Amino acid sequence: MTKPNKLLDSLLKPFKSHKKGIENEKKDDLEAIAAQEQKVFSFEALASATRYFHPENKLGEGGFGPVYKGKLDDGREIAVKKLSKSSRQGKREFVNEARLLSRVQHRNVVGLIGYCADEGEKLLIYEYHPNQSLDKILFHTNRRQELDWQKRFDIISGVARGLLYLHQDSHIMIIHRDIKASNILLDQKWKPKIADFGMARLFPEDQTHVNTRVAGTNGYMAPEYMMHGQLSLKVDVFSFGVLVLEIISGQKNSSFDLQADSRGLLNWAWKLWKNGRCSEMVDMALGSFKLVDEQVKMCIQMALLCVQADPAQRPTMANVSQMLARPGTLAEPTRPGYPGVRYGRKRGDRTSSYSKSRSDASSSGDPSSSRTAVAIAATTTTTTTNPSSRSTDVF
Ligand SMILES: Nc1ncnc2c1ncn2[C@@H]1O[C@H](COP(=O)(O)OP(=O)(O)OP(=O)(O)O)[C@@H](O)[C@H]1O
Repeated sequence: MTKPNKLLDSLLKPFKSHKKGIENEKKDDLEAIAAQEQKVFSFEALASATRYFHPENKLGEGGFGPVYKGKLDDGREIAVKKLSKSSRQGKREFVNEARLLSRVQHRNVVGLIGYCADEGEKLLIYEYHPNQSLDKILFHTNRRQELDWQKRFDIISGVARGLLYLHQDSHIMIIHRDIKASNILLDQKWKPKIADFGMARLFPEDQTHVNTRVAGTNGYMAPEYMMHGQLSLKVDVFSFGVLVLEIISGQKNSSFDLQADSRGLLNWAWKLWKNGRCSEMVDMALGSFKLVDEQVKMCIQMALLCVQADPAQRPTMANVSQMLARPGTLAEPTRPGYPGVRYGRKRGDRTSSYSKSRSDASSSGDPSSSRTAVAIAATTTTTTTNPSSRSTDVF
């Protein structure tokens, strides 16, 4: 086992020349993380668990580097994320992921088993989820049939619950910032787990939004965030709306080309919904399954509300959870937002019909909540990305 102090030192190395206050806070966090000694693994233990990072054990590769399947001596199956030396996401995100994941626990959030910062290597160890990530099934012609409507609906509901927890129910308020199909893992019972917290942010509770450097994935980023770096909980709500439309249609927003003139999946979905042709949106792979028409329609309408151009018109995740649990009459969505879109708001119309009519404070940062408020240092550099790449960010 690696000594906690050694782990801490090597995790903190990339930060040493940066802002002191933030560093101390990070250090405290990491000390707390490292204090849970059972979470610290030696490189040798992980090498042996993954058959020395055998190519056959490789599950895939993301922005951090390769991910390997492994088995610990106690029989637990694990996924090991190995920070590659040339990682485009970098060490900060690695530590960010370790910090945040070690502070949250929910059945719809991936569990972090431990980490390793040994022999110059940095690795994160997660619970292994045999169905891997949603994108591998949803966008795979030969596999999407495995997802019947009930499974898709359960995945939508599970992700909503996980996000509600991050936004409102955990003791810290977290914006994930990168909700997308490849960051939703599926366990053996197809229960979804939100993963990849490298870009997540703790959110100051007394603010509606902060301005920050943009980091996310094209096709999922809310327009106000992508264009102006305005980060709020509603940024996750927008990405969730995109994800729901993808789950229903089996179409990937970033490469949507069904109709060249339709300005993407969101606009296509909105046009079909407006013209009462929702059924045309549903993934053909669902053809042979029994559909619950009203439920599908409700999910499309809810998703369209989530992707409204004006963040104030989007529901909160608490609203979304209510819609999923007890569907009633939903508001009428207007044309969805996309980068470059302008939205008008009537005088005095600062809040959505949801936050006016229902008791949910999370759209405004829930200042009355007793959870820990943690300030973040925001930077203002803006970058955009190609469909698969992302930019890194600094706390
Ligand atoms: N806990 C896990 N259980 C099973 N498979 C996993 C687990 N974590 C990651 N994977 C698989 O490993 C692959 C790489 O995951 P990773 O999170 O590093 O990247 P990504 O989300 O695909 O891309 P990016 O980092 O650019 O967002 C994914 O395809 C995923 O299916």
